[in-house]
Amino acid sequence: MQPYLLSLDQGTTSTRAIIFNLQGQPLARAQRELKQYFPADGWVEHDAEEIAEASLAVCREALQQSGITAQQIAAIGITNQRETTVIWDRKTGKPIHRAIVWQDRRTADSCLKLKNKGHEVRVQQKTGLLLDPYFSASKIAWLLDNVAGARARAERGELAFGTIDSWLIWQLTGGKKHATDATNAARTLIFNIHNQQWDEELLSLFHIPASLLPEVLDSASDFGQTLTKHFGAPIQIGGVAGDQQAALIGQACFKEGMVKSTYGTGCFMVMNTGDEAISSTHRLLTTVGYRLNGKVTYALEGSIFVAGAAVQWLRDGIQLIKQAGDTEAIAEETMDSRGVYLVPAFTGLGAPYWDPHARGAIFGLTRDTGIGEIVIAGLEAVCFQTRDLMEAMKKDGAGKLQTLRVDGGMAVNNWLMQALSDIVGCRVARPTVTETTALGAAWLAGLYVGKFASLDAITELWHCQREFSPKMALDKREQMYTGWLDAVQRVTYKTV
Ligand SMILES: Nc1ncnc2c1ncn2[C@@H]1O[C@H](COP(=O)(O)OP(=O)(O)O)[C@@H](O)[C@H]1O
Ligand SMILES: O=P(O)(O)OC[C@H](O)CO
Repeated sequence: MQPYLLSLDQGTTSTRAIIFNLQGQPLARAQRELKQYFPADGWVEHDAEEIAEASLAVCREALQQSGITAQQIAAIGITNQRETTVIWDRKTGKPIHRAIVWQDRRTADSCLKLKNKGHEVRVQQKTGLLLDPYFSASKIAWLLDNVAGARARAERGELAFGTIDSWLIWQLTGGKKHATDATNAARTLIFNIHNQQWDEELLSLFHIPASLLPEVLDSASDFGQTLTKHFGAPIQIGGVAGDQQAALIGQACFKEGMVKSTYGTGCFMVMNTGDEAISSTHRLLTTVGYRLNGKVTYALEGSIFVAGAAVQWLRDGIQLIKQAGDTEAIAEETMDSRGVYLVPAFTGLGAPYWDPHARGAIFGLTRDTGIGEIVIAGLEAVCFQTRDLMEAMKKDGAGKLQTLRVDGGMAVNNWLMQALSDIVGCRVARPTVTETTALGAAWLAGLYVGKFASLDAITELWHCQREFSPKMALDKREQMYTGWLDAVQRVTYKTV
């Protein structure tokens, strides 16, 4: 009897393992913070070996804590921060450099050059993405060009590339499997999301040798078995998905038009668009929601780089609050931002503006502005940015959004969830399990080993913990949003 699923969630700031039962209830959880390296302005790196060690450690800890043995785990699901790029030596398994993180902007100029040469349309047609340093391709090229000898070693087939999922699969299986899933491949900028193949034209555009690439599998598939030495017995790796797609699955958004939004460090809003890869004309991303039994379900995604990170800045940067959770009581007491707007463009603006040069600002300060108004402005920025994404989705042909399923660290904040419902103008539903990313990976693993007959069986297991409905008067909502658009206009270096 194997009644449990182990989920490994390797995120930008931490690595966690959660053991779920087959009803989707979390039974044990272990977590480790991840060291962030900022070697130059706009550069962000992680130590891939630290990631591998922490991943093993949290899995072991969760097993120990719960008293559950490896033999009782039906399968492991892996979900990960996406786009982050690792290149390692196939013989030694050692990375040739620290991992370049998705937030890293070092390749902004090389992307701009390609854009100026008119390549973006073709890249977007094939990948659903934009020519932005966010994605893996320009990071791979940077590593090959800047690590001594790397390009020659890559040409000789000695190196392997992977996003964090591939890196972990390689480590867990002792190098037996070099694979990724279609959701992660879809974020590299060298994967054609229509024919589901690595794309030769794009590989040559970015000067990337095909020998580096992992095999692309369905999201519920045979990703190999963990080595016995890791957990005392081998465990099947059966599910893999990028974290935002895993959250889509964990939120059971299996029908066309269903939308989830995850509020962690950044915010990622993802809509299931079914069989159709909707090509956005409003600078959203078209991506793979999941691929099961060879069938692709597409999604439309809006990525915002700063959501909870703005709260971290209020806490650590300007020290207005002691803990992230304090924002709820402060906002309840203050009630209104009184015309103050905080645009958290600390690393530029993501969707739908895509302006790497924009920088943050606070507007509307008066003599009676206090900490409360600035805290509210920080929380409301998350709501306004969600509205930006929703407006873009609407323009791209999505119907009126009825319900937004929310998760992530910020979703526990009741004041924020009500403000979100008010500003976006739709219902906001928070599930009983807000660790939906980890849950989604567990569902995929369970699907692969036959613990669930279909996605319908998983849908039955999603439960709403609390729903928020819009209460704000329409004219106030629109007036506030107009103020936000004006504030964004003022920080935007170059609007598209
Ligand atoms: N009660 C809260 N109110 C507002 N923001 C919060 C609250 N609790 C946590 N956060 C923010 O949520 C983020 C953590 O969420 P999490 O989902 O763990 O992020 P990630 O997976 O990106 O590391 C942090 O940026 C933190 O500032
Ligand atoms: O690790 P998170 O939760 O901040 O998510 C990172 C995203 O996958 C980046 O695209």
